[in-house]
Amino acid sequence: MTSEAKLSKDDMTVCFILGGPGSGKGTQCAKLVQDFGFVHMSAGDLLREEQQRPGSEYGELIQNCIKEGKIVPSEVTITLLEKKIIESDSNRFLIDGFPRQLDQALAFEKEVIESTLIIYLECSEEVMLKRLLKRGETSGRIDDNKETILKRFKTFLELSYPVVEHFRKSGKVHTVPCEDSVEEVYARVKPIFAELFKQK
Ligand SMILES: Nc1ncnc2c1ncn2[C@@H]1O[C@H](COP(=O)(O)OP(=O)(O)O)[C@@H](O)[C@H]1O
Ligand SMILES: O=c1ccn([C@@H]2O[C@H](COP(=O)(O)OP(=O)(O)O)[C@@H](O)[C@H]2O)c(=O)[nH]1
Ligand SMILES: [Mg+2]
Repeated sequence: MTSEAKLSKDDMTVCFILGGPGSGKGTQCAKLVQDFGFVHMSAGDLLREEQQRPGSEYGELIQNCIKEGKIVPSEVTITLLEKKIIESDSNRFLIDGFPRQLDQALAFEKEVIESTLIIYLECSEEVMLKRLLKRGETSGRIDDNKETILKRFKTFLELSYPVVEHFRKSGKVHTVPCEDSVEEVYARVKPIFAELFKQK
């Protein structure tokens, strides 16, 4: 079978870091960057950047989706991620908070590149809510308020969690409980990467 993906898993490694809002995706990615030299791409950060870019045709659409805890149409996010990957000199990428919906997962793997490893950070809504409300005290994010957080939880359960379920069959998913301290969670995440990738 020939693959239509533009990039090959043989030349490049893409890991998806998944988990509900506030599960600690960004925090764990920052630690992996230090130890393993991955390039970290937060889909949410890329969308916020695009939303603020003067002249962006998607600014309003992105802002509305983020405010309502909805998922931005796949083409927008996939285009931003693909551009970053192609522009980068690196061949190791952590994609944080994407794919958030099954069609995005299928499209990205078919058209851009297949993922090598998937981390799912498992966390209760109670803990995520606490973390996000605390983050909201300083983040300035329009979605770190209780009303939007509850909408994000609903979106995660209905649309994003099925992505994790889908990939489970492939054997690529490592589920990591993440309600303990940052260091304790990283002590679970690091060995998964150490087995597959050389440290810096
Ligand atoms: N293991 C942890 N214990 C306590 N707080 C955490 C932990 N991991 C992350 N945080 C904090 O919780 C908030 C959400 O973490 P973040 O990495 O931004 O999550 P995500 O990217 O999944 O939304 C941040 O304020 C972060 O500092
Ligand atoms: O692939 C993505 C990633 C993010 N988002 C939007 O951006 C918001 C914030 O995402 P981010 O990953 O930054 O939030 P986190 O999970 O880290 O709290 C989400 O609620 C969505 O509205 C999206 O539409 N598609
Ligand atoms: Mg994040």
